[in-house]
Amino acid sequence: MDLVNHLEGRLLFAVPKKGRLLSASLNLLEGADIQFRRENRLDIALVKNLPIALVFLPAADIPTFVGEGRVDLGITGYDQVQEHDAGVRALAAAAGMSAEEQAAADKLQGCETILDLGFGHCKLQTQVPAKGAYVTTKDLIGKNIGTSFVSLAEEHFAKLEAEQDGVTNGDVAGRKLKTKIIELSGSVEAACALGVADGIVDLVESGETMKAAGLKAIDTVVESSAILIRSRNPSNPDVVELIASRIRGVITAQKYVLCQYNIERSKLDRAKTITPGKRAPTVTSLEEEGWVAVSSMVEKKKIAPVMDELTKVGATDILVLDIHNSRTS
Ligand SMILES: Nc1ncnc2c1ncn2[C@@H]1O[C@H](COP(=O)(O)OP(=O)(O)OP(=O)(O)O)[C@@H](O)[C@H]1O
Ligand SMILES: O=P(O)(O)OC[C@H]1O[C@H](OP(=O)(O)OP(=O)(O)O)[C@H](O)[C@@H]1O
Repeated sequence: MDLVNHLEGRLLFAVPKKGRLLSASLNLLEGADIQFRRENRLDIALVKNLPIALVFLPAADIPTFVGEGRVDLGITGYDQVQEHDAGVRALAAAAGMSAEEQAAADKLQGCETILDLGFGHCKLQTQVPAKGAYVTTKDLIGKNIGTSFVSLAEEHFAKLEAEQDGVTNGDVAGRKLKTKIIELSGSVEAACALGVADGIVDLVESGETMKAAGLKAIDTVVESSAILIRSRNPSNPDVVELIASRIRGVITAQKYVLCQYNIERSKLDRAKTITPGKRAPTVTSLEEEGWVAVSSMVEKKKIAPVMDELTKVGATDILVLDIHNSRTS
């Protein structure tokens, strides 16, 4: 089937085609009951049960497609959106636009963040050889910096150079850089050891890659996680809202558990402070006089100390249940 000619009337939703965000993104789609079959090597898949087509793209390109309104919705990293926006600012500055004109142009295009997806956490950091002489990022001014995030690195060093030169007007986008930013498309961590760069600007999560390459972080440019973004004028805002609400429900379900317990009514007030719930706990009377059953959503990562506290105040029969899906406000 020629999929490109079957897109009419469908909302386009961009999903990372590979890399660190792929598997968690696919899990989210499954949780949101977005059903599709991706043909081998095809980057477009029609959704069977909704008027949507999925478009599989590199995470780095998704802010461009969504920002230009070619695609309505997308999953990508916050770092990629920042890099795209920094690139747009640099182009605008090169074309002679002032910061105010740029801000006005940004309101007409660009993408909006709908929600943080809670995975893909990492930091874009300036890194230097652990045993070298560089201590702060300013020590790298005028040196060679290897990175895949060229626009963010240029902006970061432009700000540092402006600070060093005592420039205070804040409009740094058009400044000529003393620092040389070298674009690398992967394995950026090898650049220092191979003599290509004096420092790098690259992503760090566990720090294993950085450590293995004999590097240390001296500065953070951006903190990132995966986000759901939308274009400013989506083709079908109702479907965008439907998808956002389903994905929000899946994320909430992943983040919370349902905690149920029995407690004497006289001890309820203390227990409620331990499990206040998202809005309020549900309290039901038990058949046994003076006792109530309580049900409350608790953040998964806090459940063990919450159970300890509940036991201390006299709760019994404490049960913790997984939430399969949710719609909460
Ligand atoms: N180590 C990491 N831990 C968590 N999230 C990461 C990590 N590395 C990258 N990311 C996130 O995933 C996004 C995509 O990075 P990834 O390296 O998977 O890209 P890719 O599309 O495979 O591109 P490339 O071919 O350049 O590696 C990043 O922009 C960032 O938001
Ligand atoms: O701090 P860590 O947990 O070690 O993760 C950081 C590494 O992860 C990313 O690369 P990835 O492995 O996705 O491959 P890439 O070099 O092709 O981008 C990033 O570019 C770092 O190299």
